Amino acid sequence: MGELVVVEGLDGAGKHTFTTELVAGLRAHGASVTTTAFPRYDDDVHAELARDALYGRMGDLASSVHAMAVLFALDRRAAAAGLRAALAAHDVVLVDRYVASNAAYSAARLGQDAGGEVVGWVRALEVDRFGIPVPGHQLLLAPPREVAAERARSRAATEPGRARDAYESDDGLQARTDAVYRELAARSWLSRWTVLDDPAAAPSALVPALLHRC
Ligand SMILES: Nc1ncnc2c1ncn2[C@@H]1O[C@H](COP(=O)(O)OP(=O)(O)OP(=O)(O)O)[C@@H](O)[C@H]1O
Ligand SMILES: Cc1cn([C@H]2C[C@H](O)[C@@H](COP(=O)(O)O)O2)c(=O)[nH]c1=O
Repeated sequence: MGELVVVEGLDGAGKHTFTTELVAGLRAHGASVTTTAFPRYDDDVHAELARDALYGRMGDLASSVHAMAVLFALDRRAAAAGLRAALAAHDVVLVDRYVASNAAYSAARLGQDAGGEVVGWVRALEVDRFGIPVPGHQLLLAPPREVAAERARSRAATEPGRARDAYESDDGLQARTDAVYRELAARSWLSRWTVLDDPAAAPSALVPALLHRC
């Protein structure tokens, strides 16, 4: 049985870049690795609707914190059987964003902390009710907020079709989400966590620790 390893962090934290390098590092050490990213915009209708909402194309849907969280959760529910099959076939299943994204962003939107009601609600919905696989290890990619924000801004300016969405352009939300993520990590929410707050941290440095567990 493989280990479900999750990469979490703010918009622009560098999760996609980090995940790609970590996959290469794990494979170079002989591990069998598969990877996926949530939201699965191209594969799941709930994720597609969430994206439309984040870009203001779904009326007042995005104004409901719980409605947005349910869409993201339904995307993971639909992916759960595939994740279980991947865990049976690989040493590591590496996922870019997972259930902690729902917990952190929902709590931040509601002005709650990691001990607040909505974090418990997300866990009850996704883990207890939908039965999604529980992460074995969560990595919080946490460069200084200004670094993540600048990356998201410059990506929006240079990559066609990558304009910042409602969450990415809300600096206050990003700041509160950063705080909730750090608290989730400190509380070992759902799994052990490793916080990576050096923006120059090399993903390959994590390989021995991750493979030790396989
Ligand atoms: N370590 C790094 N140093 C410099 N630039 C980086 C680094 N990591 C990522 N970037 C750049 O920052 C931008 C955002 O990176 P990336 O897409 O990996 O972030 P992300 O966390 O997956 O973002 P999002 O969740 O918003 O999709 C990209 O343009 C990427 O090339
Ligand atoms: C998976 C997931 C995501 N979110 C939030 C986080 C981001 O601001 C947006 C879109 O994600 P992307 O990585 O920028 O494409 O949605 C969330 O609130 N809950 C989730 O489960």
